[in-house]
Amino acid sequence: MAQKIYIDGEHGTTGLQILNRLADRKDIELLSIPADKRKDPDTRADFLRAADIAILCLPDDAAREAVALGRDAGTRFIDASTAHRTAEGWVYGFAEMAADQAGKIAEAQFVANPGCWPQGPIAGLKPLIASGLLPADLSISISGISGYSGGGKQMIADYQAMGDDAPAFMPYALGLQHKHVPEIRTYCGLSQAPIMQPAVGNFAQGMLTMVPLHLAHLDKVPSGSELHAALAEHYGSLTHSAIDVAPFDGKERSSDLNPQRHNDTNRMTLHVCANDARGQALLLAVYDNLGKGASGAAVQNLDLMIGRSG
Ligand SMILES: NC(=O)C1=CN([C@@H]2O[C@H](COP(=O)(O)OP(=O)(O)OC[C@H]3O[C@@H](n4cnc5c(N)ncnc54)[C@H](OP(=O)(O)O)[C@@H]3O)[C@@H](O)[C@H]2O)C=CC1
Ligand SMILES: CC(=O)N[C@@H](CCC(=O)OP(=O)(O)O)C(=O)O
Repeated sequence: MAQKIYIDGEHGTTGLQILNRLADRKDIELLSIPADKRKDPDTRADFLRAADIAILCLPDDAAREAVALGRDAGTRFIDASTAHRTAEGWVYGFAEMAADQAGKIAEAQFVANPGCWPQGPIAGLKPLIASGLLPADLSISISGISGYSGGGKQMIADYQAMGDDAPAFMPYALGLQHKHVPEIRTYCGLSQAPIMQPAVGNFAQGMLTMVPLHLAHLDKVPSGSELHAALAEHYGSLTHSAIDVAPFDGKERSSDLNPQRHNDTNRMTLHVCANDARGQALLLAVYDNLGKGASGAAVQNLDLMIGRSG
């Protein structure tokens, strides 16, 4: 029987993207709340309890409320918000981050969809720390650029109103308290909080994350090709992966690193750059903040939870 799927927040940026990705699917039944009732708790409770799986595309407080409304009915959840990413009892919905993660997602009642920013840094760092090439106590700084759709409906409206007057590159989270720090630290297994210094660009969609690495002080300094080989082995060993690792040839072109390169897909490409003589390396990730960064990952998790492969 077709699984009943309810998207709470289907009119928002992430919800609409998920709806579009699921629109032609015959193997699921989409439950859709009337627009004028979308914030009515009683109506939402009915939909949340009728669904086999509810996908939450809401602000954090509304996501917590949705779980409280539906959990005792046995509804399974995929939460795209930040509310449950490091919460007890929730499985982190980043299928490629470890060999056994897809299996955990498939079995879970509660899946926290990862944040858009964390996925690139975690994709680069976690396998390298797990393999012992990088130590867990390494000092990590993360930067990059996101399209303005990362800020949801309000930021989209703000940028569209500014048009060509919008800044091409705008650093933010300058208090160094970005909301994604806890999940990056937790899932990479870092012993100290990374610095997360994001920026938003004057384009709607797409993302590039950068993690520069100082390695010269390590007892055993990994070369760029060793870092690359470990990532290629990890992602090459997975049965299903939306992540590929670019060749380690120092020939990255601007088209490869265009943040918009993977827009409207669920793909991510990792790049390793290095200066071995200085013991320095750089991990780059290119993906769509609304694709692999949000709705693509949510659909990937949904497919794992309903047993639909690849
Ligand atoms: N945009 C992105 O790149 C990413 C976003 N996310 C996360 O996904 C979630 C949604 O973000 P995004 O789609 O960008 O945000 P939007 O602001 O675009 O959409 C949020 C939606 O939630 C609805 N909503 C708000 N409060 C309630 C409520 N109490 N009950 C029911 N519906 C409600 C809003 O309705 P209304 O329109 O009427 O206000 C709106 O449609 C956030 O938690 C965000 O952190 C995750 C990864 C990336
Ligand atoms: C450009 C921009 O503002 N991006 C948002 C991240 C997008 C988002 O909503 O975060 P999640 O992926 O965790 O849900 C921010 O940095 O707060």
